Amino acid sequence: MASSKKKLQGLVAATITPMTENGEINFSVIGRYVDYLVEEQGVKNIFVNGTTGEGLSLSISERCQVAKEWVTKGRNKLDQVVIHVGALSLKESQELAKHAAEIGADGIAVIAPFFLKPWNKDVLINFLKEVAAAAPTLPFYYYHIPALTGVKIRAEELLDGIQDKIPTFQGLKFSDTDLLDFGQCVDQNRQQQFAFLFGVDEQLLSALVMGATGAVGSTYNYLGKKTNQMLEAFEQKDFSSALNYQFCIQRFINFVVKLGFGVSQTKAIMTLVSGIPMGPPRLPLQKASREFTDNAEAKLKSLDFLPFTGLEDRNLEACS
Ligand SMILES: CC(=O)N[C@@H]([C@@H](O)[C@H](O)[C@H](O)CO)[C@@H](O)CC(=O)C(=O)O
Repeated sequence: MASSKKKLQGLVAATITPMTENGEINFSVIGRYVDYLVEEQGVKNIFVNGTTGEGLSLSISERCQVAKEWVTKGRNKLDQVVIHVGALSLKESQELAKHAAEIGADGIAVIAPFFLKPWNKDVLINFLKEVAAAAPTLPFYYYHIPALTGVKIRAEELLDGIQDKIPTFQGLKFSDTDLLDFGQCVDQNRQQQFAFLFGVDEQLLSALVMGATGAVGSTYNYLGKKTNQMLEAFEQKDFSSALNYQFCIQRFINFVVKLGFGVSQTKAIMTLVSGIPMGPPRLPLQKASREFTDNAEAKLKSLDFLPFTGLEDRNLEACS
């Protein structure tokens, strides 16, 4: 059985994997990165080797080393470290799950295999069950991200009776905009104490209304503080302030989405905001352009997400 750890809730940063200019993993900045998340962003949970972390572009050995480094540097600083162990090969996924347990991670998450795909719920459950069984002491999360995996099995369907098949099942990371599916996951599992972690940062407030217990996302690396203010306002039932915070976050995300936004751009923004070099992404991704970085920087300043340096930057649309 999974250990009776505290439920995963609040913000979870989907960590970036820092790299050097020649494409190797830059382990040397991970300690600083942990401190930045905790001290500057108020984020104490992380999700390692996921989409943002380019987990599927790393070798198995690299994934193990990255996971170990985060667990080691996060000890006594972070609340929970969840490792994404999804892979196309069941054997590799099991190896990663086992490794996560050995290094003392707090949970594992798995996406649906996306090349030879499970064609129905039972097949997907069978795959997840075999991975979960490789780490029987760790809480298990299903990572639903249909736009990237192409596996469109509804999460609501998957969750029906899941704990009978996967006793360590502890929650769902839902990276999709289908709030009907998300709402039904919450509604139909009220007794289960699952963690319902939403993964579309620009829509988090809607998901909170729908019953999300937390959120995993890329923007919590650098907008964690602002998003925590939204969570607090929501908690206090100050919905007008919560909406202001969400709109403010949306203004930034909307701006970068129009320029073209993904993992490469997340790396560039995090470098700008934190001052910690995240480096380029690994192929097939391309480094964010200079033009993107300049535009993102100006927008961050105008919203007061970055201190402004000159009068020309003076913020006109800052969110309080
Ligand atoms: C497709 C994608 O990368 N989605 C992000 C979001 O945080 C996303 O960057 C954000 O909502 C902005 O669109 C996360 O759901 C991904 C994530 O949690 C991960 O890195 O595993």
